[in-house]
Amino acid sequence: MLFQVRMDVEIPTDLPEDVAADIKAREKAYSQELQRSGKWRHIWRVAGEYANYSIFDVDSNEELHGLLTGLPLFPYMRIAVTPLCRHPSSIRDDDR
Ligand SMILES: O=C(O)CC1=CCC(=O)O1
Repeated sequence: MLFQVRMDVEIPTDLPEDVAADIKAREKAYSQELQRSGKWRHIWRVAGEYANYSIFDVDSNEELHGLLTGLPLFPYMRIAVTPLCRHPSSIRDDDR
C-alpha cells in the first residue's frame, strides 16, 4: 500500500540546541534505515520550507501509523497522509 506523507517540522525555539541536534540525528538514522528496507520509498524536501513529501510502501494503515509515530521528530511534526493507488496510465511496474 502506497501513501504520500507530508511532514511539517516545528521544533520549539526554546528546545536546547544539543537536544534538537540529537533528535535530528536519530531522525536521519531512522529514516535512512526505513529507506534501505524499502518501506520509505522517497523523500523530497519542500523547497523553502522545513517540510518534506515522502512516499511510504507499507502493508497496512497500522504499519504506517507505527512507523510515523516512531519518528524521533514525531512530537514536533504536523503530518498529513494521502492514500495512493495505481494510475491506469502508469508505465511503472512498481506503482501498486
Ligand atoms: O527534515 C525533515 O523533513 C524531517 C525528516 C524526516 C526524515 C528525516 O531524515 O528528516
